[in-house]
Amino acid sequence: MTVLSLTNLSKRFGSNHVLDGLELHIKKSEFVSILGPSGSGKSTLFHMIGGLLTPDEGTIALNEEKINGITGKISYMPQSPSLLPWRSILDNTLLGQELQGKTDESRAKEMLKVAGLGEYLNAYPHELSGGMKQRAAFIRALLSPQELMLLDEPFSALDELTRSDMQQWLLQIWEKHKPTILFVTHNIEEAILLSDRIVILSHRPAKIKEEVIVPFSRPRNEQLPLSEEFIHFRQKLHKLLQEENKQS
Ligand SMILES: Nc1ncnc2c1ncn2[C@@H]1O[C@H](COP(=O)(O)OP(=O)(O)OP(=O)(O)O)[C@@H](O)[C@H]1O
Repeated sequence: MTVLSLTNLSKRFGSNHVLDGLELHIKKSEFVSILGPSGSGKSTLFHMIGGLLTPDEGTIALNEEKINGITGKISYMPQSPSLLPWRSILDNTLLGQELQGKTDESRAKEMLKVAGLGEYLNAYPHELSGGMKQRAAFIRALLSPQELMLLDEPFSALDELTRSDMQQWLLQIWEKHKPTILFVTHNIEEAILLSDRIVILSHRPAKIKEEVIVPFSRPRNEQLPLSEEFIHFRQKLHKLLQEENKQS
């Protein structure tokens, strides 16, 4: 079943033609990553799916309902965890549900415990490390009732080891709950490790240059990037991206 359909999407900012006839369809429980040169329009695309920007042309449909310019339909997790400093960790994770009028505190507590945050339910964001804050923000997104999650470089501000821990954590969470995820990253290895499918954007005005199915079975673990097949696949994607970077 297709959850998100982007059909013939185009966007300009004045004379800056950012997206040109972009076409992408995402199925339920699919994990799709977007890789693209800097400035190719990845955040613009997310802002359009989230309804903060409207496309000049084309349609954004969620479960076949057109949502161009409509906010509140998807759950969005930005680069920084954006937790509210005056709310406890538990109350932060309930925020997405509160906005929709119905909270499930026991489920939130359970998920926070599984995420290693059981002792921090009543703590405030400043008491947590970067990785812990990201986990709390991710749980908030996961608990929100929206079916589609957009994750915009959620691990880019984390150090290498925390990032690796978070990737493993996200893999486990995804295996368990199978949310539909659209993920933006600059990190090829991360995209391969996490995704079912990777979409490579061209330089501006961006369209989809290539879509590749990730050929590695699940569950995946931190050993996978060390395999020869993984390294070959990474090199192939690296080459595709390099071609676009040269032109941008
Ligand atoms: N609100 C806006 N008004 C005018 N121009 C914008 C706006 N938002 C983005 N742009 C322009 O659109 C282009 C794409 O920007 P965007 O941030 O979407 O790219 P990106 O692929 O997310 O970049 P990066 O990989 O560096 O995060 C850039 O040229 C940017 O300057």
